Amino acid sequence: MRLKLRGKSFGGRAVLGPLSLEVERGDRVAILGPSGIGKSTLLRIVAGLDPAFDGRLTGADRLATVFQEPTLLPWRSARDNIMIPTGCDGPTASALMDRVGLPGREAQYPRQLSLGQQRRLSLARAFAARPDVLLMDEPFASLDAETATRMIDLTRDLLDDSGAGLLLVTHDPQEPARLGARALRLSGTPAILG
Ligand SMILES: Nc1ncnc2c1ncn2[C@@H]1O[C@H](COP(=O)(O)OP(=O)(O)OP(=O)(O)O)[C@@H](O)[C@H]1O
Repeated sequence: MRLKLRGKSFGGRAVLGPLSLEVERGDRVAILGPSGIGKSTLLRIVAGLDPAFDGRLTGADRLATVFQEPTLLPWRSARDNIMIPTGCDGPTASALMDRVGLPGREAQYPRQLSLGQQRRLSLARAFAARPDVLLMDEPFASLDAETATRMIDLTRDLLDDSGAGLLLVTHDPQEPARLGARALRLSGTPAILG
């Protein structure tokens, strides 16, 4: 995916300034910056969730997004939460659930899983979509240190195995190195990448 942004405003207030961003399979890029600078806004533009920007987004890549909230379907089993949005088959869903440390939990509902388990289920769902580029918005925030470390290691391993690219937004300056990602920083008003 390739973004050439001239600017992004909300109600006449310029949030993002001119910037270019390119992430292909195998690339890992992390966007750092303080709260409110525009990280999520940038990710939402890349994800195609906010078409109201001045600029151009190109690339026919397959994208998958992991948000801080696991965004699971509450009335569907864990396995259905992987299979329905991605169209993958049952054995693939089960293999990914094993991989993220949820073996044998296929029939359980999201409410029966802890927050850390729900996050791992949403990670399994993202990789079931076989993305060229994985988009992640603060996916390791508000987890205890041990759970966050496990999920970071798991994400790195799944990226290694799949060859997917990564675009991560985070305010944690340690996460890029732990994921082998190049760090870029959003700063200024409107914010640009440095
Ligand atoms: N839908 C919206 N309507 C109006 N303003 C918005 C909207 N979404 C975001 N903003 C504003 O744009 C700015 C950037 O917000 P954004 O959520 O992208 O920041 P962020 O860097 O991701 O912050 P955080 O780290 O706290 O999540 C903020 O000033 C926010 O209030």
